[in-house]
Amino acid sequence: MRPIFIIVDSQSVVITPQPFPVNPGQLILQGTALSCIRQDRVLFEQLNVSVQAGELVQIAGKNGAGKSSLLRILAGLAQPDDGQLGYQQHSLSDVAAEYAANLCYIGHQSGIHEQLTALENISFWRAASEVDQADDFALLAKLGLAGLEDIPCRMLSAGQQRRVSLARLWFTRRQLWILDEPFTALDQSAINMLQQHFVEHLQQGGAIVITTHQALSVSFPHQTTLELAYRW
Ligand SMILES: Nc1ncnc2c1ncn2[C@@H]1O[C@H](COP(=O)(O)OP(=O)(O)OP(=O)(O)O)[C@@H](O)[C@H]1O
Repeated sequence: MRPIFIIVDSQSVVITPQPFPVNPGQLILQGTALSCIRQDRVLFEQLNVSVQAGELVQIAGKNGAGKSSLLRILAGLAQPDDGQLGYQQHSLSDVAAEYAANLCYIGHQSGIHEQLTALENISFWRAASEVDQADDFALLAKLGLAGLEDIPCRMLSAGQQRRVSLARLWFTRRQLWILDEPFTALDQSAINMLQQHFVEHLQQGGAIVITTHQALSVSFPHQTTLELAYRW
């Protein structure tokens, strides 16, 4: 089992992920014979999923096929009705804390606090991610939010809020990113920038699982598509 480092302060216990890179092609996450039933409908069964270092896995399928449900299971936020999950060759339940410390999950919801400014949201995530201070103004400018750093996020447009939400991907050290519809509300330039950032993360040994209804405009070196059929 990989070691973890525990930092204790007066308020909290934080498990810091061991920095990667790891070996390209190393198996990170594996789902075997997964089933998911919602409202008496079998969304999927006997489903196998694997994610390797350097790989982008796209979960595709029609509305309601079960993509978000699968992502929540892979993120450890929901239990499969059947099947097993493994993280780096261990049962996920045995290494749940380590897995959570190495995972960045961004769901449908932006996850931002709308009463806080973009700068305050980023500051919060930095504290939770145990990363050093950096130039948050520069990051927000890179994300097209220059001049909007100090207003409450509820006053930003949907696409601008999404950009704030995704800012954490520029400073997280977590290896596995699970992203549900990350391109929603983004304009083409932001989509291109995000996809370029995906490439950099994958080149460093990261791994990404995404759902998107949009075609990916970048050709990723190691890309897999898993199509979920809509089942009645
Ligand atoms: N917690 C839940 N309780 C009951 N039903 C649920 C729950 N979560 C999802 N469902 C149902 O499961 C089905 C699949 O939902 P899911 O969000 O996984 O689909 P999706 O493929 O991500 O769809 P979309 O492309 O529209 O985002 C839907 O019919 C939904 O109503």
